[in-house]
Amino acid sequence: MPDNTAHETTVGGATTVAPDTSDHEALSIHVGPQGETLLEIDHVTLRFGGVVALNDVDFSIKRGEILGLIGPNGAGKTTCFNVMTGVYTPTSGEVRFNGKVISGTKPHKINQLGIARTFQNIRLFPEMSALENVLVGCDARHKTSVLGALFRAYRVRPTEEQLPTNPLRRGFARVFGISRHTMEERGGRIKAMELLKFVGIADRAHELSRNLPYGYQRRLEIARALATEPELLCLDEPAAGFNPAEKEDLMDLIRRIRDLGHTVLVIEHDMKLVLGVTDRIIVLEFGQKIAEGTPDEVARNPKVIAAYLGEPDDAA
Ligand SMILES: Nc1ncnc2c1ncn2[C@@H]1O[C@H](COP(=O)(O)OP(=O)(O)OP(=O)(O)O)[C@@H](O)[C@H]1O
Repeated sequence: MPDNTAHETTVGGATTVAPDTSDHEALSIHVGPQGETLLEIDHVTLRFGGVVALNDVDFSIKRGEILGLIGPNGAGKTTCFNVMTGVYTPTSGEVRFNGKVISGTKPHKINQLGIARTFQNIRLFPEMSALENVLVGCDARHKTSVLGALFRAYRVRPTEEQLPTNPLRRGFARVFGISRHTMEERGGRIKAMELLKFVGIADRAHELSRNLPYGYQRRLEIARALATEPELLCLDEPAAGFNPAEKEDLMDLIRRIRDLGHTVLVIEHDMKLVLGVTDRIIVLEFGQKIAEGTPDEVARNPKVIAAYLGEPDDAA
């Protein structure tokens, strides 16, 4: 289970005890009205030469929901993620996010607009600590430019709590303020630590990510994606390789992510997890949408049953 106990950690060079904020209020994001359309996949087709990976796929995601995207191997689920996150441009059709066309936009721009993802195969920075991996995500939200960071040009007035403890520095900061870059860095470290606590891996914040157990690495990927404060978080097979207890924890984590204000899209093969955690499910087969509905509706849909189990002999 996530570890919400207080941890001794190093923040900004000084050893402090991170507060036990189990409600994680500070991580909540502020978004528009729940239930409004957030993302639209509008009649998207994507061809790779002769292969039609997506064939006129059409669905939308509403703000605040947990949507499942399922289908047999090769159905087009990951390709769908890749179209939404700017890796591929659709052959026809378009993707809209918050009403704005994003198909054809570069992945980092789409991330800035508010979509983040994790990958089927974990992609962390192996030689960085867990905390540093999350800091990379936090940096994506910083406003200071490289020149601004180098020359510490833009200064902000700190609150009493933000003032340094050293009396000399304290006096200086009172008069001249603190550079925005420094403030962003400090804020980033606090937020990164909070995110590690939120996903339950803060006890190994300072270990190299390559040395972390598999389950920790998976959750670290989620923390790093959350650090970019995405309105939409896309999880590609987050439960791959998990045991039943870890899957239960993951379901709990996905619900808590939604409770922070994020909308969640999850690709997952584990039907128990998908049926247990999602509000709605889209089913793809051979690049086409074959069903859409609540978990109950989808589980009873004959087309879905056939896609997963194969047509019974007497149905022909
Ligand atoms: N870059 C590519 N070039 C050519 N074909 C591709 C490419 N990417 C995906 N495909 C093909 O598109 C189809 C859909 O693949 P995709 O990976 O999206 O399926 P999936 O539903 O995510 O499958 P899985 O559950 O096995 O991950 C497959 O036939 C795949 O071989």
